[in-house]
Amino acid sequence: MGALHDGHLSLVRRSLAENDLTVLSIFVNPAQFAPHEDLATYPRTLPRDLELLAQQTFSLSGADAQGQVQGQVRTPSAVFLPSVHDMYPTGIVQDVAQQKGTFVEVKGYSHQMEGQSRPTFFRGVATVVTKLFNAVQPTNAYFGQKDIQQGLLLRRMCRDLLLPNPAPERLHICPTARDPSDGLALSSRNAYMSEKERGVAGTLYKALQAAESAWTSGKTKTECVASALDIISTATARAVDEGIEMKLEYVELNDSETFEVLDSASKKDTAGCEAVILSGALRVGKTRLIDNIVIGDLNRTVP
Ligand SMILES: Nc1ncnc2c1ncn2[C@@H]1O[C@H](COP(=O)(O)OP(=O)(O)OP(=O)(O)O)[C@@H](O)[C@H]1O
Ligand SMILES: CC(C)(CO)[C@@H](O)C(=O)[O-]
Ligand code: BAL
Repeated sequence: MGALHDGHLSLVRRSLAENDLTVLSIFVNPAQFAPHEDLATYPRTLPRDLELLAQQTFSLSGADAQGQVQGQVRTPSAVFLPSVHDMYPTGIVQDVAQQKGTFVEVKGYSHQMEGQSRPTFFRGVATVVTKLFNAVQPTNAYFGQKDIQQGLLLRRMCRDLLLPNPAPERLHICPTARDPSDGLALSSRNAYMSEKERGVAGTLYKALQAAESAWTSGKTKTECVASALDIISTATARAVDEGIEMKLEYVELNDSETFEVLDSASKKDTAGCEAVILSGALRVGKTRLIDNIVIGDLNRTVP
């Protein structure tokens, strides 16, 4: 959706390294914003985005399997900048009840985790990504782990809709790029934060890391969540003293295949799924931060 940061650029670099042609889209998709969300104020920095993209290069260091010339430099081939009318020829309003036209829903997988906080979000995402995939027909597609449910749900969508491209296993979920100072996941919305708010924004990742180490040391789901909540409540009290509003939406452990919440007594040896998703959403001032840690082998998770 633009306002590019190094998380986005890491996806571009991965694509450049693995493909002859790299196409990316920048489109702030109205359908995935609820009427009360930040569509109007979402950061739009197109000239800078295009400059950053022009700087992304990948040098082939040797002949590859196709015998490509050594020293060849790849850069992004195209940036797709559709208008709202291009993407929604029938028109689009944010109130789902008033919408007309064709929409894609991934039923049974869109109401948990992020979908619980944002009930129409994945409908908007699945719809626009279907259109983007139809327009570009990518062999490989690259998404960020920061939006883990989105990536897994889109893999399932590709499979369910028999999309010719990308094949579900060619929808790659790439590591979350973080600020090295405190591990905050890079996000375009981080720009909303004041300096003071940015100072406490690392709390979410710290809390998830505490829950992760509780889980790997054999604690129950409830104990893991409690260890994250401990960190968040201490940080929240400190933030309030500094005049910063901080409010946890959720921290939870979910099955990576069904997205359902794990039972309270589950432990790493009893969870019954190949990978669990430890995720959370925290509001710092007006900014909604999300993050997650996947524990286990996501590649063994069937879409
Ligand atoms: N920190 C990150 N590391 C890796 N990939 C990321 C990161 N942040 C976003 N992405 C990925 O970049 C793609 C485009 O995401 P999007 O434009 O919504 O960026 P964003 O920074 O996540 O924005 P927002 O603040 O609205 O969540 C998605 O696949 C998303 O998962
Ligand atoms: C997948 C996406 C591009 C759809 O607008 C968006 O949700 C995002 O950038 O994560
Ligand atoms: N990366 C998620 C896009 C959104 O929050 O709308």
